[in-house]
Amino acid sequence: MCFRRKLPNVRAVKHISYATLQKHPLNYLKQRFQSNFNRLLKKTDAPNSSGTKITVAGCGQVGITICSFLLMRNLAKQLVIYDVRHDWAQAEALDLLHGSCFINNPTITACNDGSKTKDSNIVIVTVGARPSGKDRSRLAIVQKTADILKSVMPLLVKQSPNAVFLIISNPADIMTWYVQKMCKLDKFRCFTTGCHLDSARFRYAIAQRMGLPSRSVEGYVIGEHGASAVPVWSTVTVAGVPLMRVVPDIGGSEDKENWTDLFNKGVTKGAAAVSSVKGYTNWAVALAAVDVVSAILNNSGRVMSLGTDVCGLNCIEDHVVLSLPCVVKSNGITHILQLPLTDTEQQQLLKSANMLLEVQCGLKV
Ligand SMILES: NC(=O)C1=CN([C@@H]2O[C@H](COP(=O)(O)OP(=O)(O)OC[C@H]3O[C@@H](n4cnc5c(N)ncnc54)[C@H](O)[C@@H]3O)[C@@H](O)[C@H]2O)C=CC1
Ligand SMILES: CC(=O)C(=O)O
Repeated sequence: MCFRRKLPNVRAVKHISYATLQKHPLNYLKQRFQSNFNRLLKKTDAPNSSGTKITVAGCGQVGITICSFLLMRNLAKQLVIYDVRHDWAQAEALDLLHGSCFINNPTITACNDGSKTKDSNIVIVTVGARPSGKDRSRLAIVQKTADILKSVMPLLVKQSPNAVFLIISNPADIMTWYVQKMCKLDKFRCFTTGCHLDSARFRYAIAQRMGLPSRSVEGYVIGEHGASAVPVWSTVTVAGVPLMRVVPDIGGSEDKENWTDLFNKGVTKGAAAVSSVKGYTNWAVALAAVDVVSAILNNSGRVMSLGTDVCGLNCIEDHVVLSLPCVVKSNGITHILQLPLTDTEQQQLLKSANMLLEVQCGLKV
């Protein structure tokens, strides 16, 4: 093999004897490469821009799906996975890192003590219990998730006091109220994806009935992310045409096409249709969460149905968290829209608020 003979200037290389080189030509290449590389990489005084740092707390099904979408959409330059199961979080981080060459060279780390989450721009919270049982009620796990958040949130807030906090853990509205209160976080930078997901399911259900893609349908669901969510039929447009012009009594008692049934099956029972088989839902919520992150990072001003404290809006007089259309920019929510609701919609919203208030009052904090 003529490999050794091809080596240039062999004797000029210090630190390596000719004998060693003859034995290990790869050592030569390594030394040579490193010195050339160091010569090429001259450190400059330019500030080192580390890019957006996002912490995902909880690396169960929802958390890890969010991580993968964040990376695929190139939204996080630094991603920290926080979970009480340290080995698991580390293994998930390593699995993602193994695919680094297919994404944009992010830094991905894992921890179980919050240290690595320091100075995150956005913290996405998915730690908690899952709804189970026949009705898969989100409200049934309220105390369990609150107890977990009590041990986790102060630490995360202390590490990243200026972050935007996006709460996913269920029941998401009450957990957001609890975190806002416990950690004294501003309602504009601590909120939940809330009915952004319900609105997506709503658009999908309507689009399916019409034989159109979801993106041809606009419309909001407001109120609780759960059983008392309110479809705002007056906001629904299909290809720009208000659905109410075509079906004037849509969602009402005279609605012969039974759109309320479509809402119940597709939205309020939408999650259960998936989780009664899989045991959980993960894809749609992760897409919704990452859509919110993208709206924040792009300072987009997009309007999304997100959950935050709505005291003083739409006749709600108590501090409850529920979803209304919100304008999203880089610091979080900048405006909350008061929708002109029909009497039925307004009553349904107040019912949703009262129900959440009742559960909030029963929470042992
Ligand atoms: N808001 C929404 O639209 C949706 C909310 N969810 C909720 O998201 C949450 C997560 O769901 P999954 O990922 O399916 O659950 P999961 O059980 O797969 O994951 C939960 C993770 O939290 C971690 N965890 C538990 N206690 C912890 C602690 N003290 N400190 C740090 N980590 C801890 C667990 O180790 C686990 O990795 C649930 O509350 C679920 O109901 C799920 C789907 C939609
Ligand atoms: C579990 C849940 O909250 C959802 O998929 O909507």
